[in-house]
Amino acid sequence: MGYTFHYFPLRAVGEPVRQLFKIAGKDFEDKRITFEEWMADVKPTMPFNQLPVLELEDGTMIAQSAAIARYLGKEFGILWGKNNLEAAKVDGFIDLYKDYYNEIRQFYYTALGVLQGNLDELYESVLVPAADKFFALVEGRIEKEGHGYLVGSEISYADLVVCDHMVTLNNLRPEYLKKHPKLAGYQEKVYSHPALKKWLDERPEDKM
Ligand SMILES: N[C@@H](CCC(=O)N[C@@H](CS)C(=O)NCC(=O)O)C(=O)O
Repeated sequence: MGYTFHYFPLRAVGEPVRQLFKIAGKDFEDKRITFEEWMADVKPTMPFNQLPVLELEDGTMIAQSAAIARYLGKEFGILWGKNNLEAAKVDGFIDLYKDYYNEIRQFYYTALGVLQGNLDELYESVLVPAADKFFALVEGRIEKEGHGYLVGSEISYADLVVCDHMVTLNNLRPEYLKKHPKLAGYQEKVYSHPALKKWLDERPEDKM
C-alpha cells in the first residue's frame, strides 16, 4: 500500500503522523508542500482546504490529523492502547491537546509569522496559562498510570503528540519546560523507542 502524507515543512499537527509511520516500519512519501505552492494551487485540491492530508494508493484523501492517525493506528494495530478503554484514554488526550492547541493558537501563529503580535506578551498572556494547565494534567496522568507513559504501559499516539509539542516549546521558549523538570525524563523515555530515535536523528530540522 503506497501512502503519501501531504503537509507543510513543519512539525505541528503533522509530525506525530510521520512518527507513527516510522514506528510501524511502513514506507510513506513525506510530501512537504511550501506555503507558496499551497497558496498558488494546492489548497482547493484538498478535502477541507487544509493540511495534513493522507493520500492512499487509489487516490482517496483523508483529512484531519487525528482521523489520519486513528486510521493508520487501526490499520497497523499500533499506538492506540491494548483495549477499547485504553483507546478511549488515548482519544481523550488527543482531544485535550486540540483544546489546548486552540488556546495557544494566537501565540503559535504569531511565532510562525502568520499573525502579527508581540510574542513576549503573548508568551505571558496566552502560552503560559494554557501550558501550565495542560502540562499539570500531563504530569498527573503519567504519575497515575505509573509506567512512564500517558496511557497504560506502552507508548501511544498521545505520547507522540505531547512529546513533539515539547520539542516545539523547547525550540521557541526553552525556559518554559524548566518549570516541569519531570517531563524531560518522560520525553527521553518516549524517544528511546529505536525507530523513533533513528527518525529524529535523520528528519529535516523543523523548529515548530
Ligand atoms: N484540525 C486540523 C487542523 C488543520 C490545520 O489547522 N491546518 C493548517 C496548518 S497546521 C492549514 O492547513 N493551514 C493552511 C490554510 O488553512 O490555508 C488537523 O488537526 O488536521
